[in-house]
Amino acid sequence: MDKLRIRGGRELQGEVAIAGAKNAALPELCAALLSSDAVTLSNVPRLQDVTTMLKLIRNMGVQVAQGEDGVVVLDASTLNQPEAPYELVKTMRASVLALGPLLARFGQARVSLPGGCAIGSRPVDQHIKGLQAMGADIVVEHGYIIAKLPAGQKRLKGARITTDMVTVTGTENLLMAATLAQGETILENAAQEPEIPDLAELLIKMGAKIEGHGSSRIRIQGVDALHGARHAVVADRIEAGTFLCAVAAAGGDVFLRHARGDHLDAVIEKLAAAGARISVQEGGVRILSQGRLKAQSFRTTEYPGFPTDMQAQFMALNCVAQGTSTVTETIFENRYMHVNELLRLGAKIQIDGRLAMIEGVSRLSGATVMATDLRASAGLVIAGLVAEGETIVDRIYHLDRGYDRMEAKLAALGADIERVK
Ligand SMILES: CC(=O)N[C@H]1[C@@H](OP(=O)(O)OP(=O)(O)OC[C@H]2O[C@@H](n3ccc(=O)[nH]c3=O)[C@H](O)[C@@H]2O)O[C@H](CO)[C@@H](O)[C@@H]1O
Ligand SMILES: C=C(OP(=O)(O)O)C(=O)O
Repeated sequence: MDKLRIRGGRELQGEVAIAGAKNAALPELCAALLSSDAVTLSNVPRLQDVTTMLKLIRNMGVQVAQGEDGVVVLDASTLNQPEAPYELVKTMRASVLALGPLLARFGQARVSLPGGCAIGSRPVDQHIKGLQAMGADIVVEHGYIIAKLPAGQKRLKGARITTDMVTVTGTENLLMAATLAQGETILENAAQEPEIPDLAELLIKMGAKIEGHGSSRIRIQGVDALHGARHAVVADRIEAGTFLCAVAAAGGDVFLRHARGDHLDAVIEKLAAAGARISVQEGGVRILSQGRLKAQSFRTTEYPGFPTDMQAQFMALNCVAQGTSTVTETIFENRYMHVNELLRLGAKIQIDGRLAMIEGVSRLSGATVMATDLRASAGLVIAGLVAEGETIVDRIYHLDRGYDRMEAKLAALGADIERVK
């Protein structure tokens, strides 16, 4: 099993290219299921989750051509098996994004329930409730969501849907389903994460009629069919935020090419308050960080608030910053799995339910730590970059799920980091 070996204490200097967003690429690959014409995506990141999603889509009978350059062409005219089996879904929750498109185009779908994961129970009841409001008959049997249209009904029906909470993949599933429904769908309490307008832009290029994407109310007029399109996946704001936190903690001067500063306001505001100098420029974001920064308290909330996917990385920074801080995780009930590992490196953190209290220390000391989920792994890598001596981050298959060669990018910036078997 691969591990990362990091020898801490080096500043980061230079330029890093930010890849396409995992959380935009995954729904956009599923959007290709809505059409019998070819959909071409560029800037698709090289990640394990993308590989898993392509395996899932190929398994449905879709023809997929993947280039070395991040271009993926999907031809779903040959799709003959509208289902997502457990073996493929269990390693990636985003597989549930196949449900809406399959049901909308074929009138039936069989998708395994994703199950819980390290960060929380993560039910998909809102996806199911929304599709039921659009007229689908859905039962959950033997671990599968089995959805179909009532006899004689050819299409989903537009509906007004208000989800009980803001859900990112829930909004995406319902948005994709609504593009082919009969009549108008209004999604109230919709998620506003930048990946949603990016998905909507692809769907519009495919012929969908959508308004209000990027706001909490999305209005969709269903059309009879969608056609092929080309689309470039938006830059990954979480990968960019991770590199910003790494530079803030380790010190240095780095330009993040392609990073979208306008998608990172909440994180940039906190980093600036901590003492990092950040400038949002044409084509990217530059960060300059010198000396020990000041710890910052924050609370994770839906976009445009502070992203839960940046919580572990910013917590790692707070561990070595000056002063005490509090972190409140409001999105997932169990997203502090990195805390025990950070303690092994000498961090001072106390957890009380959803609240973490962090007392900044002047030094961490390297040790072997275990990654438990994707962003927890990224937080541990950042801690390793500043810890004295050697840190081994074990189980980095979690990291590979969502980062495009993170260790190679950090090494190119001057970090002493390598992948070992
Ligand atoms: C592939 C992808 O884009 N993943 C992102 C997506 O996950 P994901 O879309 O799974 O997260 P949601 O926005 O749906 O979850 C938000 C909260 O709502 C709850 N909930 C959600 C749906 C539902 O039917 N019932 C329910 O109770 C969840 O358990 C969680 O507590 O948004 C999260 C929140 O920004 C990010 O951390 C993930 O990186
Ligand atoms: C939690 C995440 O991803 P997923 O929803 O795919 O598990 C993440 O990207 O941090």
